[in-house]
Amino acid sequence: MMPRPRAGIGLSRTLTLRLHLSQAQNVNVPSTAPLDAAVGVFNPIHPRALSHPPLPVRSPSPLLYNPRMEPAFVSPTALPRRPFCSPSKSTTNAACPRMAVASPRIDSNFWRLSDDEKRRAMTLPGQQSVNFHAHYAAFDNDDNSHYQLDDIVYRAKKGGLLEVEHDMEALAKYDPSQWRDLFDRRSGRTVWPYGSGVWSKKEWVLPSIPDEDVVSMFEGNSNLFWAERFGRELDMTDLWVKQCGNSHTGSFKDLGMTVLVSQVNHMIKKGADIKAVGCASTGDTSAALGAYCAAAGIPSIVFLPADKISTAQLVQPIANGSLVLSIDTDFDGCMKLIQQVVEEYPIYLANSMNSLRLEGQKTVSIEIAQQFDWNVPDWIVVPGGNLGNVYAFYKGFVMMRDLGLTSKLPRIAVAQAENANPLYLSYLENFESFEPVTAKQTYASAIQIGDPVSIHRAIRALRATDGVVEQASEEEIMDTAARADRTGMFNCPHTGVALAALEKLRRKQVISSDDRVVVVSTAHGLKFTESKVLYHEKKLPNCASRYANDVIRTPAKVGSVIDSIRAHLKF
Ligand SMILES: Cc1ncc(COP(=O)(O)O)c(C=O)c1O
Ligand SMILES: N[C@@H](CCOP(=O)(O)O)C(=O)O
Repeated sequence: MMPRPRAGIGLSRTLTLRLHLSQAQNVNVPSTAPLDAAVGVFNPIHPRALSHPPLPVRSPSPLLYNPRMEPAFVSPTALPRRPFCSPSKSTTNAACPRMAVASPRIDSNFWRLSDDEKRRAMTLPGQQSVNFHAHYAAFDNDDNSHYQLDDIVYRAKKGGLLEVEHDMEALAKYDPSQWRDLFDRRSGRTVWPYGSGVWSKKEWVLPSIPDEDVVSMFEGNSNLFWAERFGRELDMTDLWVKQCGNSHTGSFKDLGMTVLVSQVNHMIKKGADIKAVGCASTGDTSAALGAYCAAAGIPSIVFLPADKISTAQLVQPIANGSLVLSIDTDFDGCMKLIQQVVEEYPIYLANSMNSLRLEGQKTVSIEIAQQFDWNVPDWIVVPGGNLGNVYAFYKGFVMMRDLGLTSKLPRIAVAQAENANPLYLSYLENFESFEPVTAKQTYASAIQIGDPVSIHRAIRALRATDGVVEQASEEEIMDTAARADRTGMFNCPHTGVALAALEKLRRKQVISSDDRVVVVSTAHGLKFTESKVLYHEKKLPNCASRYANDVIRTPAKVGSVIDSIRAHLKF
């Protein structure tokens, strides 16, 4: 059943390039910047943003809000040890009084404060007496098992996945405005660890970890690129690209890995028997794992499908001292192997099957809302592979809404490569069935995944947000990435998948011209220069390279140089 329409760079130089360009740029706000300036950098105000008044506050539409589909952490039965306190009702609920004291005011005089005062400004009033707490609970509604975050456990009693469940009653003791102020106050600061985009939301992520156990590289706070020109090409007025690849290891994986490695660091300090942290990877999880473990001094092991990841990705864990295993299988094969290994040996699993990862990744949603002055976009378009990220995003939006910081959920569109499209195939069947596929080779190599671990998480997120799934062919992926590059981006092929899906959804009128849309760019283009170079050299098989821009080799004579310029500019 069909878904309802809802709505010549010389290649010889490539290797040298690859080795130079393996790490992407950080975009931190300068530590000395006053608060207002920090928020200004983080949340650029430009004419387009100003022309958008805040969205009207309305209660969640019954279409969007299906309690059966909510994650366990908002289910009244899922918190057996505490009376559940619905955040939306908490102002009238005597069981969870809001903390009445105003948040400490800080302004552009932040730099004048003593270190103690700065630390105090990073907390909520009376916070010491509130026990923010989280534990693991089963993802499936028919499984009541739950575990401590210090337990080494990846699956619930009945075999389904786990998720981190927060004590919403404790979080709801604070007003939405207090949370918003706190998050705004912290982002971009150097008071450890709160300046990180992830750790600025610490109470919502991993509340109990001591600050000194956190392993952070100032991840998050990534740029929200106003795609004005590309948007115009798609007849869109409000298109944005969240640049999650502008991060320490060049992908969104840093956001989850800081949480996971911090928790491992904490557990090891408390005496846990963990000899190393391991993952299966298509190249980005492994890069993040290698870097965060190296920063913490913890051994790491990465299982990589042989010859299926980019050189830049490969050299990252090598440089960071991981044990790098290149295995003659695909990602799905590596994923099976790592699950067997962590069952038997004291190696801690770092893939997104481990729900700790999603706690960091969900902060992207919070950051997006924050960058729009706490408004939620109409659509989020995200490339999907192992499918943890789409659920993480959903979880972040649900948490903000349930704690009253925002008033709606966005619709979510997952974009897949046609060559690795198991979720798309299931979507065509209204998610009534799911069959893993053998993923074929794709330029979007990091999502060459046929048996996604988080399939049920993704389906829940899509159902609850009236979401859609779209796919893109190899030529569409490369052409769209290159076309968008011409408007100032530098896209990885996975972002190309998302942009190509966006274009198709626009053509089908599923996404409207004036919808506010955020496309999630998941990795930095500099990690994927091989396919980009070949595209511009017009050497990709079955690809016309419509937006190729090859190098023009020119003799060192002014006449030749001028001829080249005239030919190019046509004068
Ligand atoms: C660059 C990039 N984009 C997108 C994805 C898809 O994310 P997820 O596996 O969470 O669906 C991955 C990894 O799978 C990735 O590395
Ligand atoms: N693209 C991923 C695939 C594994 O995803 P994970 O989020 O489950 O770790 C990678 O880079 O390895």
